Amino acid sequence: MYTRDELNGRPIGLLSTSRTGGTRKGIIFTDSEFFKEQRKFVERQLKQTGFRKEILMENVQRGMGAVIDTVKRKIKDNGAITSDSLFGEQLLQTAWVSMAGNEGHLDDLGASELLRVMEELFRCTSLSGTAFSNFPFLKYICPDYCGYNAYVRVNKAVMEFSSKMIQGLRKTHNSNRSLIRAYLEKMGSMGNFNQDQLMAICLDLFTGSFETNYNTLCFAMFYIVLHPDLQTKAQDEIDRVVGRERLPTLEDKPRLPYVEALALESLRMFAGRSFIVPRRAMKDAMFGGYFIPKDTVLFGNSRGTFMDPKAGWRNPGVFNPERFIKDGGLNVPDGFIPFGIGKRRCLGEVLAKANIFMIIAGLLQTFNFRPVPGAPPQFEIIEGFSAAIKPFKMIVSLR
Ligand code: HEM
Repeated sequence: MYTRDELNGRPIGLLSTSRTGGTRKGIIFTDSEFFKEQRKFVERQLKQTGFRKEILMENVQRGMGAVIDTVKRKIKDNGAITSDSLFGEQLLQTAWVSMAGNEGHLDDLGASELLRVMEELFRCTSLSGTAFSNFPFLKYICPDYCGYNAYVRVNKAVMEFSSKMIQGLRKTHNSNRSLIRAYLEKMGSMGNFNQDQLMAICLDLFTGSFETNYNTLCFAMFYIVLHPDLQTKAQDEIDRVVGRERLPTLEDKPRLPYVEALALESLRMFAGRSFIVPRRAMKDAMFGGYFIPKDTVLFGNSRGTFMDPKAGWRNPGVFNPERFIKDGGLNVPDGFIPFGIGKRRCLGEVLAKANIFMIIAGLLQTFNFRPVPGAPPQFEIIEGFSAAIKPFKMIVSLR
């Protein structure tokens, strides 16, 4: 399904239109020629600027350092911290630097304002549809109760925030290249490149990057807390390869296969419980022997892809990084596609993988994590934009 051009569309409906002023804008929820043009531009610019190796490395390295500092600050009282307050601002910060370059740091106030809005956005969204998108008449009868008003308001708030930040960039001269600067230059020369579309792209990149990364990291912490043996194994690898005198870097990644396997297994656990962004048939098509009429909405079966023994996952409910290890090295099965495949593959895969690996490696190098005695974390999923683990408490100490 993922590689078929005729199944490459995105659903048209309130979920995709009401977030951006009544028409579909941005990348995640658009399709056809408009989508192709915008995605191509954004992808190329990110590759040349925010996702360029040295910029990406510095960006995620700084993010990892800030997460470590946050944890150090929080454990000062009695070492018990909750899982839901550790990564948010840093993930937004790294997303923004990817878009705006090194000139684009959010100040503390800006980051916490954006975090509050993003958390609200994800509470009122679901990729499988919301009450108001599945039953659009509800927006007229009970716009508050069905979540419509909140959805419109928070998406607007993220775009207004982006607009404010971009106004700030426009006032200063900077010769550094970035996606935002390249887009501003392009605006005016071509019809589809305009201010509203730029805001929608920022919304998409914040949306695409925040909750997915956040939830994957919370899945990782959950299993790290519950499995001291896996934690020690990853820490031993970090001590052997990196030592304790300096923080890990992205360049260490090839020599830390177990830490990476632990990150991938966390991604599998997260992806297996989440919805993949829905698709729309762009024309009548046959798929798996079924006739799919034009405009049918299609959902990828993520549970089947990541959690089913028939897809090659033995004991899929068990957290086991070893499934990604073969002969001491990393071994990623072809069917492991948490970022999708094909032309709609995740636009932020490079950043996501770097963030997740670096934060896990930095935290394991610096701290020990264990359950609160008598109150281990309970596995409970909260549905939102993607699947989240219910926040839990853990005891954290410096190594
Ligand atoms: C753990 C982290 C992440 C996961 C698991 C993830 C997963 C995905 C998946 C499965 C898709 C849909 C692919 C499809 O329809 O076939 C997607 C799309 C997308 N992602 Fe991510 N993503 C992550 C992080 C990010 C980050 C960091 C960014 C941005 C910096 C991002 C931006 C996007 C965008 C813009 C799309 C839409 C692409 C399109 O429609 O063509 N994602 N992501």
